Amino acid sequence: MTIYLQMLGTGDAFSTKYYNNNALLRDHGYTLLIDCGVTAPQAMNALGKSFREVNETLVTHIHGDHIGGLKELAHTLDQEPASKMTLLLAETLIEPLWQHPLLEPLHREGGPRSLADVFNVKPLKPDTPYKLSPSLTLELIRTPHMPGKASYSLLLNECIFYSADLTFQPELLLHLVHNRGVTKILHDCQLSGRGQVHTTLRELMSLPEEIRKLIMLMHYSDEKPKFEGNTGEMEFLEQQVVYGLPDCRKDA
Ligand SMILES: O=c1ccn([C@@H]2O[C@@H]3COP(=O)(O)O[C@H]3[C@H]2O)c(=O)[nH]1
Ligand SMILES: [Zn+2]
Ligand SMILES: [Zn+2]
Repeated sequence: MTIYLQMLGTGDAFSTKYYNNNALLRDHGYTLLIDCGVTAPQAMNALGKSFREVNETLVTHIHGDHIGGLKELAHTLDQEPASKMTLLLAETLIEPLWQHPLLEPLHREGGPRSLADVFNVKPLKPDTPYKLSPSLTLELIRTPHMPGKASYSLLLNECIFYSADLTFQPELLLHLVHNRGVTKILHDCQLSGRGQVHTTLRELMSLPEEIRKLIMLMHYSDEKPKFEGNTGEMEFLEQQVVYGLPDCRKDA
């Protein structure tokens, strides 16, 4: 069964043209929001959507362009009694998320004392598949981004790799394709400059053709138009466009 991906945004943290790199994944009546950055409320609005349509929200790591919209999301749902959003995230992210300054407005006097008071928190273990809906499974893979900061990329339906922001990991990509059956790679991409915390286009271009042709680029800067046609086999993912993704689970 096909699942559907719609990026709310495909921009990096500093983009003024593209919303934050957050996504909606749909399987029939179920909708997963992958990351909820500062621009997520505005991006949902641009699509004529409401957070009420989202069943669960997953957080890959604690940066403003991935979590900065959670306060507004919680606030939207707060209007309706007994409708806490389910938050899926690695156990290691729970406390850092609650302590993040962007969530501080939720720490009201006499108000919630933990993330679990605001969200229905579901801790996920890395390297463990979870079935989220009839045609959607998800596994967290811890990947390097910034030193000392836990960050988790996603393996969807056993064959789609969705990168959280990560530094260049050629061995991981080869392993995923050769040993885990990955057939599509949605990868963050820093178009120019040195990649200190992200993977650069130059690095992705150095991968073998068999890997490059599986890659679609996301989390890019406003310079993107200049790079169109100069990314080899790798296409840019476009925000707001709906993409059908394969379901290659063995039991699908
Ligand atoms: O000059 C700089 C470089 C980076 N940063 C932060 O580092 C983060 C790296 O991951 P990200 O792309 O999700 O978001 C970025 C920003 O939050 C910054 O604030 N100023
Ligand atoms: Zn980011
Ligand atoms: Zn980041």
